[in-house]
Amino acid sequence: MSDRAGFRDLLRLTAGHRRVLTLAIVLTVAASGLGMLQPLLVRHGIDSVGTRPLSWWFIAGIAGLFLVQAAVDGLGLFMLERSGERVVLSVRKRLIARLLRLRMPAYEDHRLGDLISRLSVDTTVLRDVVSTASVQLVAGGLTGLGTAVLMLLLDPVLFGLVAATVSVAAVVVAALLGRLREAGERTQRGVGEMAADLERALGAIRMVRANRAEPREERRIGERAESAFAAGVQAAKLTSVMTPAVELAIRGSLLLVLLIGGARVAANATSLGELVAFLLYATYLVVPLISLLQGIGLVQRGMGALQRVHEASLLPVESDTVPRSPILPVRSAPVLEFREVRFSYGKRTVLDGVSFRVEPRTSVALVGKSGAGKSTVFSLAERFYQPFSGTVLLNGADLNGMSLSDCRSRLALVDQNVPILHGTLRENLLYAAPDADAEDLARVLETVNLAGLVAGLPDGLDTQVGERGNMLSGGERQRVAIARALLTRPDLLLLDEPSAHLDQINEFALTMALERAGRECALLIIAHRLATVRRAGRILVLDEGRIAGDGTHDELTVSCPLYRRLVENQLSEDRSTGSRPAEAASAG
Ligand SMILES: Nc1ncnc2c1ncn2[C@@H]1O[C@H](COP(=O)(O)OP(=O)(O)OP(=O)(O)O)[C@@H](O)[C@H]1O
Repeated sequence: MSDRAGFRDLLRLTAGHRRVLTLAIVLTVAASGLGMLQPLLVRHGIDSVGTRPLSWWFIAGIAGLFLVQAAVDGLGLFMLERSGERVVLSVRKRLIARLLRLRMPAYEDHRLGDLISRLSVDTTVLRDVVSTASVQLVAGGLTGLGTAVLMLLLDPVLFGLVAATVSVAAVVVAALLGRLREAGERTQRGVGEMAADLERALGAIRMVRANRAEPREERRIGERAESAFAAGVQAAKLTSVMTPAVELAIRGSLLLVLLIGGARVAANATSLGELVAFLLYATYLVVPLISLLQGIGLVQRGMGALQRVHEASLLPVESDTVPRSPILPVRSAPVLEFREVRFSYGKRTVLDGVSFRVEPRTSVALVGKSGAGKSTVFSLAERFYQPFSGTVLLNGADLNGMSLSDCRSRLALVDQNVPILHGTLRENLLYAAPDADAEDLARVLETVNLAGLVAGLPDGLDTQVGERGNMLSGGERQRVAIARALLTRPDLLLLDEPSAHLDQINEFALTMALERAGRECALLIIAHRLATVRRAGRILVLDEGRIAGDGTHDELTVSCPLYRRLVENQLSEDRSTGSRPAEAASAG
């Protein structure tokens, strides 16, 4: 992105806030203008002191001017800060809406921590650009220009001296700006990578601890912090060359002004008051010029940050062009049907013509080797991905003809990774159906056999479950997730059964929960335990991208060699771990 395009994009950010922003800048500039009046008044005071004494009115006038300047300045700054926050708020809201609706592959291609850092860190830089750089540039520019004009009017010769020295510094600054922008971009990228690595480690903190990997993670994340630090130091080096260059130029010119101006006063070419006023203006010039410089530096950083925010806001989102008109279920149609569905992740074919049906209120188990594509079947039913060819139908209607919201409201998904959110048990249960009443809550808790557990908790449903639900056992988390799913009264519950062996109590509770859930809706279960497979009315065996077997346990044991192998393999594994084979076996 060129500097000009980057600057245009920064300006575009302020659309909708320009009136307030302009007023805020006007107030800040007016405050600087009032400040500039002060040397003129001082000159008047000094020059007139020989003829008559200073009046109280005069002193009160100067004091009043100070107060008004402070008030105007304060108001302007507040409005600027607020505008900066407003701009950032709208950028953040747009980005939040976008990040929650990206297409699934976008989450796989980008690191979550980096996306979060774009939303938090980069937008904060944008706020600084709006609230600080804008006034630094405008007020610095105008005040600098005004001061320069007054200096020129007061004494063109002395002004020429100051202008020549400052121009040398300006050349140094211009030469360093491009590198400052690059360093700014590297800092932002480094912070994003650090956040992504920290998210990776904290998201799997138990695994990190169990593998005693804290020092390794510390080193790895520390390295990211160091590269952000190195880029930050590089930016600091550039700034620390630029700022003193300007300061030096102005202070050097002050010395020259004193020397040459003093000689001109002695030769009666100018008055002492005029020299003092000129000197005051020359010292005042430091502030706007440094402001300008800082503003330019911040804009350079802002362009880097905006680039990152832009990249995130251009990521593809799920398109939901179909109107939200509910499609009436076709009576007697299967609740879910796959017709010759083909799907691949990139070049890798996972489903190669899969066809099956799940009839209403039936329980179907989906089994297959690891990597056979069982979870992919769920992802296509939920429309996380689009099939390459073939059709997925829900209640007899093509998924592509339904709105995403309509389609997902009829399904409930309980993933193997059971996402339980930080918050209370109640918040987790009501997540999909916020309006569900106490009776509904009691019903689903009873269904998943959690009513006893909740009754025993000191805070009942208002108990905090911890980050990712870590205050609950694995089996309890699974049942909370099933309860949450049932609260929406779905037509079909998609459940990825936990492959880890549950203890007997939890296993029994889960089996009961599934049996009761089966009375409310159809179930399609990726089954990992033989007990679940046997209880399902029908079993689908997925292999090599196709349905290799479809029938009951007894039928498949006879007709499907792969099913027999799957069952036998799992049974032998269970014997080696010493658990009860008939109940705890997994076919997945
Ligand atoms: N997002 C993805 N991008 C690329 N490949 C993927 C992705 N998700 C899954 N795969 C691959 O697709 C194949 C099917 O994966 P899937 O998760 O559907 O299998 P599964 O039968 O559910 O496996 P398991 O029983 O081990 O959970 C696997 O080989 C997997 O490596």
